[in-house]
Amino acid sequence: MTHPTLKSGDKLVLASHNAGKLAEFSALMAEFGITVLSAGDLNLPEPEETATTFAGNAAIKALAAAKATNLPALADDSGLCVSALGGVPGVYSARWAGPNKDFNAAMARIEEGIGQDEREAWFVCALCLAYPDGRTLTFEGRIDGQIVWPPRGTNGHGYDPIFEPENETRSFAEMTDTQKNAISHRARAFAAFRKACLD
Ligand SMILES: O=P(O)(O)OP(=O)(O)OP(=O)(O)OC[C@H]1O[C@@H](n2cnc3c(O)ncnc32)[C@H](O)[C@@H]1O
Ligand SMILES: [Mg+2]
Repeated sequence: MTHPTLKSGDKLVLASHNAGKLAEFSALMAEFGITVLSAGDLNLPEPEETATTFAGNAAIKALAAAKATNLPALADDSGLCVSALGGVPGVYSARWAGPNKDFNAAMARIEEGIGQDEREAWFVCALCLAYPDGRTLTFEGRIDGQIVWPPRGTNGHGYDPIFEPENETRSFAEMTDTQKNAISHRARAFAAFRKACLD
C-alpha cells in the first residue's frame, strides 16, 4: 500500500489555462477536499511547450507552476492523434488552432487531410504532478475512436465535435461532462493519478 501524496485540506495548483480542461478537473476533483488553485487565478505565465511528447510537455508546465508557487502542481498535456496523419496534430493540437483558438479551422484541416476509409484517431492525456523540489510523477490516459464529419454537438471544448469514441454513437461534444468524464483520456489519466496520489 502506497501512502497518498495529497490529502484533504492540501492545496494543489492546476497548471492549465484551458477552461474546458479546468471544468472537467473540477468535476473529477470534487470529492477529494483538495483546495484547487488554477494557473489563471494565480496569474502564472504559460511556459513554452518545447517537448516532443505529451509527458515531456506536462512536466514542463507542472514544474514551472510548482516552482513559481512553492506548491504541488498538476499539469495536463493532451491532444488528438489522427492515424491517417501519422499521429498529428498530437502535441501540436493547441498550435493547430492558432493564437485565436480557431478549432473550426483546425477540425477542417484534419478532415481535409484524411480519406473516407481511414478515420481512426485517439486522444491522449499526460498528467504530471510536480513538487517545488523538482520531483515529478506522470500518468497517462488514452481513448480510441474515430473522426466524424461534419462536427456534431456543442458541449465540451477543442476537438470534441469531431471525435466519436469507440463503442459510442455520440461525439464527445454530444455528451454531458459526466458522460465524457466516465471514459475520456483525461479521466483515465486522472484515475491513475487518483490511485497513486489521492485514494
Ligand atoms: O497547456 P494548457 O494551459 O493546459 O492549455 P492548452 O489548451 O494549451 O492545452 P494543451 O497544450 O495540452 O493542448 C491540448 C490541445 O488539445 C485539445 N484537447 C485536449 N483534450 C481535449 C479534449 O478532451 N477534447 C477536445 N480537445 C482536447 C485542446 O483543446 C488543446 O487544443
Ligand atoms: Mg498548452
